[in-house]
Amino acid sequence: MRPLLSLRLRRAAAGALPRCFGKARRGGSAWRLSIEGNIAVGKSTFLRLLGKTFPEWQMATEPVAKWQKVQASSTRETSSSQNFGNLLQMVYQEPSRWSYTFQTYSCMSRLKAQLEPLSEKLLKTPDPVQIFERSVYSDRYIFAKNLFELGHLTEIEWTIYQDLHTFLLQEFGDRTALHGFLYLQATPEKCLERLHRRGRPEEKAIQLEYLEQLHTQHENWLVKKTTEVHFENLRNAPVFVLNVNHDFEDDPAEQEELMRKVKAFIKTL
Ligand SMILES: Nc1ncnc2c1ncn2[C@@H]1O[C@H](COP(=O)(O)OP(=O)(O)OP(=O)(O)O)[C@@H](O)[C@H]1O
Ligand SMILES: Nc1nc(=O)c2ncn([C@H]3C[C@H](O)[C@@H](CO)O3)c2[nH]1
Repeated sequence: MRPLLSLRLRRAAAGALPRCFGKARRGGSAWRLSIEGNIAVGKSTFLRLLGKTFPEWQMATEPVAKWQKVQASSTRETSSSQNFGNLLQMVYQEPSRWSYTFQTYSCMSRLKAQLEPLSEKLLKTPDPVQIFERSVYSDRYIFAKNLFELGHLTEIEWTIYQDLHTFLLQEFGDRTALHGFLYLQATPEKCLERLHRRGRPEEKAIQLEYLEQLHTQHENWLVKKTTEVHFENLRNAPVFVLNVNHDFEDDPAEQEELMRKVKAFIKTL
């Protein structure tokens, strides 16, 4: 994959200064960011708030429903009505059996989302921004890595997954590149509290320990930068950390402040 720097330089060559947010539309591209964070930290909630505040932006939610009801992709000849099962439930119930299957499927669904073309509406906006809920990068550097370290992915599965991941991302080049990350950070205890409040049936057995492990993976990748990453653009991508321990759902002033911070971050890209 070409480094993000070259994307910036190409923008600059096309007349848009890299730090100038207002000129991102040149070349038909948008600023592309991913929201990262632990399970139930509030990514979907945050994404909805961004959607309300910036209705012109394009949002891509995590395709959880697809994982809960796996179907064959429809072709002209077949319709995709057959349900092959709830892969999210399967991976939580029998992680050693289903982790490899889950990670290849989640990675593919995230890749598809990151390759979606810009909508007509977004193309008409002066400051186009695309936000993804998690990314092909968290698939590998948070979840798959953690499952390998827990022993749920074998050496051979982890090797094949990484090989496939690197190959796909190199093949698609800049099309999967992101300009930055919004890291929603909260304590694992707060995430567990929100997870219980949400009550997704598949997550019933999740223990604090699992959220602590995922928290450490996020910190190592996005804050301490000790996780070994394999893409130049990723190494250089800016990370904006937002502390969301505070319950902002009923606090308009806090919401406004968070939205202002996101907009300001994008202006620095
Ligand atoms: N800042 C917040 N204050 C209070 N409650 C919140 C906050 N953010 C999210 N919640 C609540 O926490 C629960 C989980 O939030 P949400 O579904 O947005 O998490 P998520 O990060 O998208 O989860 P997942 O990792 O499973 O995709 C929901 O019930 C939501 O209403
Ligand atoms: N094993 C595994 N690998 C992933 O890449 C991954 N991405 C998300 N999830 C789980 C977290 C929430 O329960 C639920 C919704 O985020 O799906 C994952 N689980």
